[in-house]
Amino acid sequence: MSDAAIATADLTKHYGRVAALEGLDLEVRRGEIFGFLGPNGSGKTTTIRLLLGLIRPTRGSATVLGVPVGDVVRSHRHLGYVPGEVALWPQLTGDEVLRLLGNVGGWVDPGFRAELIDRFHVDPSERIRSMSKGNRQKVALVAALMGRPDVLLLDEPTAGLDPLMEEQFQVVARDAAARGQTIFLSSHILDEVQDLCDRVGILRAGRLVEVAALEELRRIGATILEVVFDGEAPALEGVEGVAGVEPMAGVRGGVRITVAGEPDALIRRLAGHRVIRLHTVEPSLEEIFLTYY
Ligand SMILES: Nc1ncnc2c1ncn2[C@@H]1O[C@H](COP(=O)(O)OP(=O)(O)OP(=O)(O)O)[C@@H](O)[C@H]1O
Repeated sequence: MSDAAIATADLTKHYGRVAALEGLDLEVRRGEIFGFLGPNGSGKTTTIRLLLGLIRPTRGSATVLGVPVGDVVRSHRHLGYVPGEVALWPQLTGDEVLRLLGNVGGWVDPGFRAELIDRFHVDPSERIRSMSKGNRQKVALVAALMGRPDVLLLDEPTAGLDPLMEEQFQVVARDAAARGQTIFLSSHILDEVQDLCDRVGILRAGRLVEVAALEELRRIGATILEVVFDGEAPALEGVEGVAGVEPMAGVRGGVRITVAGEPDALIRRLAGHRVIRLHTVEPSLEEIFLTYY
């Protein structure tokens, strides 16, 4: 029996010829916030559905706090879940949904539920049917969090949230982890998880290609800088951390610089020139893969 919050061994799911997930070996520690990153279709949702026991693996196994995920009656005593596509009863109000799910899920701390409703600005009297996508997602988040489950499986939990609510989510997630709860959250946006997660796993076409701690992630995390100089752009190739330089089309003195790791040496070099515009662009996951591999 594993002491990990989540442990998978050779976990694999094939749909016909499509390998949605291939040979996943992963251990998530108790109290950890683990980010599960990958582009669309890389197998994040498949992994979460396997952990929930909603689908059966083609091969391999997984446990939640030592309980095999196929034993759903026992495993779900420890689990909270927010799906990527929230489906709730449209005719019920937020409050009715939370009461119903509270009864199904077991123990709920009413004071904590009220705090969550407040934090996420949920209007409990509104019917689900008339709520926006983001507001429905917030109800699902409150429902998953209110019973303080040992392990939370969150599929792109902040996808529909505005920045303020995303911040609230981060506060609540950190509190939960500090209490010893484990959070497994999927995302296709590096930026969204890098401030929150202790470690991230990077999934590509069904395979885990990297598990990295935050410091390593900074090394992986490429930054793209668009700089416009007053006059000709200086030569920047060879400056420490600079992975690529290309001219910006149609902008005199403009270059697009890809920096892998710390931008310190580049900034020192830039300081010797007159810079009239500077803009940072967050790279996509694909761009990070390209820089890193
Ligand atoms: N029920 C299914 N039948 C057939 N193929 C499926 C099924 N579910 C998922 N797949 C395929 O498995 C692969 C992984 O899908 P999955 O939904 O796990 O990706 P994802 O990383 O969650 O993507 P997204 O970010 O778009 O939600 C995709 O190629 C998808 O088309």
